[in-house]
Amino acid sequence: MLRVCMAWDTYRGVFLFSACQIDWTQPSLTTILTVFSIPFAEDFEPVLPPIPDDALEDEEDSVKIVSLVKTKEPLGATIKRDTSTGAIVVARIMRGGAADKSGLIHEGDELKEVNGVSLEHRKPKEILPLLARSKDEVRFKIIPAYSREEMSTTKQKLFVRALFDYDPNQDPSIPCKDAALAFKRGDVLQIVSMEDDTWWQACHLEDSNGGAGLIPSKELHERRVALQRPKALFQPRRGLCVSLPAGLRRSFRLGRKSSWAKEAARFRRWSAGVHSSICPPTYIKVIPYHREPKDRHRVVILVGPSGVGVNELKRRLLISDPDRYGVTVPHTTREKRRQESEGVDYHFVSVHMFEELILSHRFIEYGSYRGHYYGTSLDSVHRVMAEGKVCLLDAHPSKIKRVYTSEFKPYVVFVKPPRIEELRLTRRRAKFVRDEEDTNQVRIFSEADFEDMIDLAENMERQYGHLFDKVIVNADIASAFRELRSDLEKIQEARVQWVPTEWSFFCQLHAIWSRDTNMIIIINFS
Ligand SMILES: Nc1ncnc2c1ncn2[C@@H]1O[C@H](COP(=O)(O)OP(=O)(O)OP(=O)(O)O)[C@@H](O)[C@H]1O
Repeated sequence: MLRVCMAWDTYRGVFLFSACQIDWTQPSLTTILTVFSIPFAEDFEPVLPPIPDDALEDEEDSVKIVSLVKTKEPLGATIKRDTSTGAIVVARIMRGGAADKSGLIHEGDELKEVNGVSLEHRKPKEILPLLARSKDEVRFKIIPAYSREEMSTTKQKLFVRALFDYDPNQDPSIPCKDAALAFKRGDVLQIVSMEDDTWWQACHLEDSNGGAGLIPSKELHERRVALQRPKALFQPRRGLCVSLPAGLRRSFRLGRKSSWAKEAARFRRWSAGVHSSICPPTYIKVIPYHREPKDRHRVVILVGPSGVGVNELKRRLLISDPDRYGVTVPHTTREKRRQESEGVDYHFVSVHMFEELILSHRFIEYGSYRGHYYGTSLDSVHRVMAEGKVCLLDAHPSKIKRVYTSEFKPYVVFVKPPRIEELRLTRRRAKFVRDEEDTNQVRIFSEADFEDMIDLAENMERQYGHLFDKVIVNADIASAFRELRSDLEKIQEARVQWVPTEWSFFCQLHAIWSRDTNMIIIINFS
């Protein structure tokens, strides 16, 4: 059988025809290839001019002549001088720009001539006037670096959520400010090129058809963060080391403030600074989640250093819309007090039952205080969700992993203290009512509390920042609350939300061994 294949040779600007003889009778296919080329005569944009006679002589067969029609659109390429060879090479092709759309110029290509002018011994800045002088078209003589196949393998759709703010105007090492892309923490970006280890190319989600811009690669940002590693990590902390597990939140009741809770919070400060791994937040891979009206609300987890205002914000949310928001009822092994009700203030259970729940991994977090257990169970979260409410949880970030699943799809809000001057100002003049039990009780902060709060917030953000969907700075409480409420309303109403790639399997298969039937039952739920 004779087959004829046609392929476009970008290096020469010609079509290649190959005749292929296949012998089907052999167990292994043998092919005989004959290749011949025909110059392609029809008009295309960009125009491919005839190959000059001398071109192939001096540069062997690797030279390429590319002619681009000049428009108002910038070329979308940057050049640099290769320090070892002195050659002028294409440093970067901006995705979506004229050079990229032409498909004829690639990163690493060596530029030999522009409009017939040799670039030998020229500096990059001397080349710009040559480009500016050309009228209708710019003609490049190029020695290509990559084959087409190599380039196409890297073109995949990848979305990330940025976990830091980036302003190119504040970045002295950006190769070209005009070609950079500014972004804010929380923005979803489409990464269009990761070919360069230092500078990736990306575009904003709403602008994915436009041109791309340069952003620092994950590696570059991590290196930068490592270089400014804060002193706080190496400083011994004040604080009490009590026998409570890391992650135990100060109280399992809304707004409760007791001495055991304060000790637990202090312990968290210590543990968070010592035990957790360092992983500076850069980008997190995300996928779109199309929320259906029947879907349960995402759990909202508020995290922050002790005293920052997590409970105050939670309390305000509950009061503002009790039909929309709900909180979990914790378990405890202590005696019920006169004014307390079962299932409202706590689930009062025996030590035996509590330990059963621990063994069956039913707690998000638990701990003991003055000989009594306290804990927040997964079932209590399910109960709030089943009521059709947004479940508000507060937990230490180290405990988020337990609910960081497609089942709960948590939206994590980090409540951050403002600068210390503002912290002093706002906290000292505040007079907040806690709850019925603590009527008119105002928490008095010392200077050391403020410093601890800021240190702990920095550590939390550094270690767990990759889990945070939103950061709210709690300076003025009214503004912080307004921002939080409007953000939560937005995410609960949005049809498309961006969630971590690790939740991509919304349908999970759970295998349970049934003792009665001696069978494995597969349950599929989303
Ligand atoms: N922005 C603010 N301005 C002034 N006071 C505030 C502000 N935010 C919170 N507070 C007050 O600070 C105190 C601590 O707040 P809250 O109890 O909410 O902190 P928390 O983060 O829950 O800490 P903990 O876990 O230790 O209870 C409360 O008296 C609260 O009213």
